[in-house]
Amino acid sequence: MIAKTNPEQGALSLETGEAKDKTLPPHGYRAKVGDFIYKVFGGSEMGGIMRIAVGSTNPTKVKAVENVMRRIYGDVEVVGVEVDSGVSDQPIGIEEIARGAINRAKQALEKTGADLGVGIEAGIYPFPGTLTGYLDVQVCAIVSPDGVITIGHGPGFEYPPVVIERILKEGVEAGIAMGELVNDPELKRKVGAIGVLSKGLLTRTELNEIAVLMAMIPRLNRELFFERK
Ligand SMILES: O=P(O)(O)OP(=O)(O)OP(=O)(O)OC[C@H]1O[C@@H](n2cnc3c(O)ncnc32)[C@H](O)[C@@H]1O
Ligand SMILES: [Mg+2]
Repeated sequence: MIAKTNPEQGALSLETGEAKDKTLPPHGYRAKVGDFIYKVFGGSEMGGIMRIAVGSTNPTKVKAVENVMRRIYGDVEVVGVEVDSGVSDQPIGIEEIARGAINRAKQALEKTGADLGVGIEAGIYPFPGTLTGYLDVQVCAIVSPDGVITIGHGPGFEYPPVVIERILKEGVEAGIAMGELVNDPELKRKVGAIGVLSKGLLTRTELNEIAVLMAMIPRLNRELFFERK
């Protein structure tokens, strides 16, 4: 789970919430990390705050992007835009999920001319040894105007067998099937299926936050990924 930080305290924190490094001057550190990324991935060339577009209006995705990006870049402007994922409502298989995430990220960027486009797509994919044969995963793709795409995904978890059966036999979306199970059609836009299944220990926003942070890894380590000699 991504530790929550006070945005005022800034940015890319190496803290876990428990082991908070109080020796770092928060603002100085944010400035340092922020400047570094700013130069590399360019917030706005003109100065200004980083503008980030998310290819979804699902609040669990938009909020997750905002929470992570604020910790990395400081002030950010995050907007959710409706896009066509180009994949089915219930993606099955890692390839389809990844395609959806990339499509969403590219369209979000194209539609808005933002500094970064972010796509999050979730779905199930076959996983050996599981009770149902599948894990659910949130995949995040981030695209910058230079065309670079970075990808990461969140933790995997199992849906109850009845949900997997409905997906496979009836083509029902997992989020919808879970919503029906607990009588909340809006479930997937709130704590989500994972909120229910984890007994409130993890929300879908937090799940998405992890995926977003993982997709930022190459961008946080430019010298290791993009400047190899
Ligand atoms: O409006 P969009 O952006 O489409 O949001 P969505 O909730 O429909 O989300 P996706 O299309 O990315 O993915 C749908 C799949 O997400 C998975 N999913 C739904 N609710 C979830 C939850 O609470 N936690 C994790 N995964 C979930 C499940 O596999 C769904 O079929
Ligand atoms: Mg969807």
